[in-house]
Amino acid sequence: MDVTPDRTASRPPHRTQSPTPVGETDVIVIGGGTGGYSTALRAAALGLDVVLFERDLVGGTCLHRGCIPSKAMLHAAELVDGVAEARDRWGVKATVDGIDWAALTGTRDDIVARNHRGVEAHLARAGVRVVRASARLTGPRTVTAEPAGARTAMTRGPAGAAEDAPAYRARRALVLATGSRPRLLPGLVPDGHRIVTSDDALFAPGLPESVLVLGGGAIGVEYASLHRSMGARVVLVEAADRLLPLEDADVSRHLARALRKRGVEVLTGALLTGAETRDDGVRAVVRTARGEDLDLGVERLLVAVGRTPVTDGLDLAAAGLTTDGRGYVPPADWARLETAVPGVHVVGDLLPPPSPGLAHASFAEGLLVAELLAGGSPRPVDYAAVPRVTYSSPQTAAVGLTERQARDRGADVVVNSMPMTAVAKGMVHGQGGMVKVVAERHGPVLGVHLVGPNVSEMIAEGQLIVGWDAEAADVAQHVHPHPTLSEAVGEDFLTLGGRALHQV
Ligand SMILES: Cc1cc2nc3c(=O)[nH]c(=O)nc-3n(C[C@H](O)[C@H](O)[C@H](O)COP(=O)(O)OP(=O)(O)OC[C@H]3O[C@@H](n4cnc5c(N)ncnc54)[C@H](O)[C@@H]3O)c2cc1C
Ligand SMILES: NC(=O)c1ccc[n+]([C@@H]2O[C@H](COP(=O)([O-])OP(=O)(O)OC[C@H]3O[C@@H](n4cnc5c(N)ncnc54)[C@H](O)[C@@H]3O)[C@@H](O)[C@H]2O)c1
Repeated sequence: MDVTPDRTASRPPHRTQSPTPVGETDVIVIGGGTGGYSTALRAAALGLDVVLFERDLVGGTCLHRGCIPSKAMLHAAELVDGVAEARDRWGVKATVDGIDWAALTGTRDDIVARNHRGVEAHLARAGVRVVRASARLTGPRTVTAEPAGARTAMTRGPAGAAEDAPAYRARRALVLATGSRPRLLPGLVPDGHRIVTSDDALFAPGLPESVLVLGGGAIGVEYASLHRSMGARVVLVEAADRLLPLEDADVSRHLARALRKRGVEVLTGALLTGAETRDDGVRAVVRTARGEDLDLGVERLLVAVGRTPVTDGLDLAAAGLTTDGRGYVPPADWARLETAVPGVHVVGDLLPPPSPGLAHASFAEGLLVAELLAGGSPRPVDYAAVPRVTYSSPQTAAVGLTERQARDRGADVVVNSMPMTAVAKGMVHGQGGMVKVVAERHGPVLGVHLVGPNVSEMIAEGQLIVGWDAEAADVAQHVHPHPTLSEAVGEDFLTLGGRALHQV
């Protein structure tokens, strides 16, 4: 095997063992999604030699099937909605003549491809050795490339040459970052055409004229919103009694109202009791919260009922590891994201809650683990201050505790909410929305909850407020620019700080 030379002089030479050649490295990372590649990049930047196994494409779910393609298309959806607003509110004589699907998906795919090339180039520049194969554990620090069915190659970035199937031993640590895949329900088998998941919903040749979206979490809400903007009839079915059941109840209420106003049929507390695929679509039966059975004919059924961790083919047992009852690999030490097997760390969607299954959390986890492995003392990830955003129309964005969670913890809670339209810029946008702040009386702000246009960009302020344990009166000292939507946040804090301006 032609092994790429090591970068550090102190590194022992590669050894060859019969029958499998074994290379030595400081850190092995399995999985090149946002969790894995961020670990690899930071560890390499800190001088560690890193081997990264990826069996598909670096960038993982977020770049190729998740955050980026979906947000690209949601941006296009916003433009479509903007045409309607221009016509209906502003007298602009505009209409949507149609969607050039090839152009739309071409722009999306170009954004994904450019990002992908960027990640490849970063890894190459950092000197991370990428093994393009499925990894299987052979011990707590040893990994082999699975030859069967895998396109096995080892490169230093996009221009690297193919190599033999390698095996590696990590001197310092093994990092598991194998991510997640869509959770499936018994009897609802995706065929990529009539019954789909987020893996294929946006990659079919066009969007359907009607869709039943099963699951009102982030994916369900975003995809329902997207399909509706593009003109589809959308039925959104959520088993819990509200959309985004993990968010503040006021966020769910505002969101459901706004989606209904846009023509989405929102059914909460509802269950899919039957689904039959036909030539022209899917015949679905939904039992509503009132116990009625709705017989629905739709072109497509999109299953968005959560995600499940990926560990297949890894052979965790070989490293002395097991999954929890839900398939996650839990850390024994959350501050170090280290399992009960010393030197084996986990990042990203493979972690159970409170890790939230979000790309930006996986970046933070990757940085943390890399810095620990390089001998640093990074602060643990503050999961309570990780923002959560839904890029639907309207958007939702939140950080910290919901009102219910704050009260359940026995805090002496004060709450103030105000509509986004209480400020002039909110009226300009004309999309409604709200700001809600949950704080401890005479104590820190516990949660900030936003619904409305652009709130994905506005939550950064809330994350500093919650992350830094700021008090409402302190925040109220800070002047917000006028006229902006962020003024609604400023005004909410003015009220909570006892200095209400327009909210009297
Ligand atoms: C539709 C959708 C939209 C989303 N939107 C957002 C969003 O807007 N914002 C946000 O923060 N999050 C979003 N997410 C969540 C985000 O995508 C995930 O939290 C993130 O991708 C998790 O990263 P990861 O590195 O843990 O796993 P993944 O990205 O899943 O990467 C794991 C990688 O490991 C590889 N792998 C697995 N097993 C092996 C093996 N044995 N050997 C070698 N390689 C292996 C896989 O091929 C994969 O590339 C979205 C998810 C979806 C599905
Ligand atoms: N904007 C973002 O940050 C973003 C966008 C998309 C996905 N993600 C992440 O991806 C992951 C997966 O998202 P998701 O929306 O699939 O999962 P989720 O767990 O957030 O939501 C799934 C929803 O489906 C509902 N559900 C479960 N079983 C059901 C059934 N049989 N019938 C009807 N409803 C049912 C649940 O009550 C829940 O509300 C999450 O971690 C999410 O945070 C994030």
